[in-house]
Amino acid sequence: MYAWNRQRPSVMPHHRYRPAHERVEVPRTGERAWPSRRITRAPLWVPVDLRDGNQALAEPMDPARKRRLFDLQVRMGFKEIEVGYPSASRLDFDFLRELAEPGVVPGDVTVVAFTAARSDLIERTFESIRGLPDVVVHLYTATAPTWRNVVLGHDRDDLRKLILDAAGQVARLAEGLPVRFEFSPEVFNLTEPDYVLEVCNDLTALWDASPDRPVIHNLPATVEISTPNVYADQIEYMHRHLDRRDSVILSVHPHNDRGTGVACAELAVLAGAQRVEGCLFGNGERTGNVDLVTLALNLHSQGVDPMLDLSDIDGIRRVVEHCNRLPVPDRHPYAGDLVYTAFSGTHQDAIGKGLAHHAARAAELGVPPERAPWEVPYLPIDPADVGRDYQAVIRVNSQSGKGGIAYLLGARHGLDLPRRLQIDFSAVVQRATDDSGAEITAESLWELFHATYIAPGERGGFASWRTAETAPGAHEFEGVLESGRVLRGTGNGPLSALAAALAGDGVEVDVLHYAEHAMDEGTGSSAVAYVEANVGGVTGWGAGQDTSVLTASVRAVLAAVNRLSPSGT
Ligand SMILES: CC(=O)SCCNC(=O)CCNC(=O)[C@H](O)C(C)(C)COP(=O)(O)OP(=O)(O)OC[C@H]1O[C@@H](n2cnc3c(N)ncnc32)[C@H](O)[C@@H]1OP(=O)(O)O
Ligand SMILES: CC(C)C(=O)C(=O)O
Repeated sequence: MYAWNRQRPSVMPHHRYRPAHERVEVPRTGERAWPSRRITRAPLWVPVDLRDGNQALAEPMDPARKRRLFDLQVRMGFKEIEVGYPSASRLDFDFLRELAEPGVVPGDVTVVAFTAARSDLIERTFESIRGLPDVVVHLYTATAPTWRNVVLGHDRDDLRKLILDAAGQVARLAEGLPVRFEFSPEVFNLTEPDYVLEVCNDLTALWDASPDRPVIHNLPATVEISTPNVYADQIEYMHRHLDRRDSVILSVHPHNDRGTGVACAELAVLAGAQRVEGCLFGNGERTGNVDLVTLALNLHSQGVDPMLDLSDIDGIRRVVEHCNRLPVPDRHPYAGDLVYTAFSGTHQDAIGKGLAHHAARAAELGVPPERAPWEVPYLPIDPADVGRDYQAVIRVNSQSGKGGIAYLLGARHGLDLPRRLQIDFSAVVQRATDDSGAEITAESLWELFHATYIAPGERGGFASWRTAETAPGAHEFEGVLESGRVLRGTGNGPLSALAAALAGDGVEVDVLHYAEHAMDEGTGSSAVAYVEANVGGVTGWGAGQDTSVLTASVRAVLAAVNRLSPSGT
């Protein structure tokens, strides 16, 4: 019997932890709806980089960086933006005052100001939002048992009262102001569902939510503790049981402690969430808030309008990296430097064929390539959609094959190598990359190709040569060797005449395959010719380049002879 599982018990103390389902039991009422749903429209995205993201930075943003990130988020199309915790720091307070200046916040953008459920902090929050035309005041308190017992020192009833008192104060201060309300039961995902539901429903009533002035209940996975399906069950439970459902915007706020923040957000949307809070590229406490860029581009890749402009992903990334002083990793979905790049041979081959197929399909449909349906293997979206070009799509190292090498020589140097030459050159490249262990650039590939097939060694050759068509189908070749000796031959074409001349000098050449093409478009363009020849019993390739096709062809034959015959011409 095959011993398929040879793993040994770990020495690590996993028994210290309890599974999430033992800590929070989600009451089940009826069949789950979320597993069979599909996301067909974007939720309302709310970036919290200027608050949750900012509080997680070693060096919080200065006013200039905050403003730069806010302006970027407006340009990207966000319509609700959490801008800070104004009662916590002067900087955030002043930032809200700056935003209250006329014309700074566009008319269709709402700012969100965050506060803990503490009287002095709430007062200060309302001072900070004076004059803003449209604000959400976002009140939070942790509700999970460990936080109630260990951090806040309140039982369920005390804490409920504390929250309702704070919410009442918020309502009083908001009277007559253009303010809507948001409540976050921090650590919702570790809170008893019946308790959090009761608190949320109390607030819906206290704030007198209506379809015209809905409240936001934002249900955070403050610390991600379970597989995403558990979070989805928790959200669906709330979605089904919240009072005045048409007057509540159900929002989620996943973190990424288990690396599944994106999955949690997506399943939560299937389960009834209408609004998602997160950060650009997933900055935020510990492992980060859910990444809004990934979420939006996941929708884009499914044919759903993400309702955000991500067409210049590198420009967005530069601003975010500047503001956070944190790099976006090379493998970050959609935005990392390497995410549209293939090094491996079979992937490159498939991408090269896919891109050629895509170009042909676009031409067939009569649409520009950037409008044609996208089905290129290994590339979930067209890099051009996010402002990337194809230059970095294929890069060559020791893992690469002929497809990638041919693609790079084609895309960057205008060469269209015959298939057998691709195979031949691939072995040359493999030796070079195995020896160096490094990537080889398109420029170095061209140099290697040139040195191998176009100018292989310094073995002498013709000082001058000419061909003539002496009669229809009768060609003559005459070449003067560097030694001064003259070789002559005749044949039914210039290359067979050249072969006859070389045979007269004791070099037997049989041209097995010949191909040529222009290297770029327009007059004065260069031609390249490829010749596979058998020279004295050895078969191989040579190539020639010139503005004249005939000269390129003769050079290709001579290059093959130089490579394959011990004495050359
Ligand atoms: C999940 C989240 O991201 S929540 C947001 C967290 N963000 C931040 O903390 C960033 C900004 N915070 C701050 O600048 C400060 O914490 C302040 C100004 C808000 C408060 O500062 P301090 O008064 O010095 O309190 P401290 O920072 O030690 O916070 C702990 C206190 O807040 C209380 N607290 C925590 N959450 C809440 C809440 N939602 N409502 C009321 N009180 C709360 C704790 O019980 C504790 O009170 P205690 O000192 O009486 O035991
Ligand atoms: C308080 C909420 C919104 C939060 O930041 C969290 O739980 O992570």
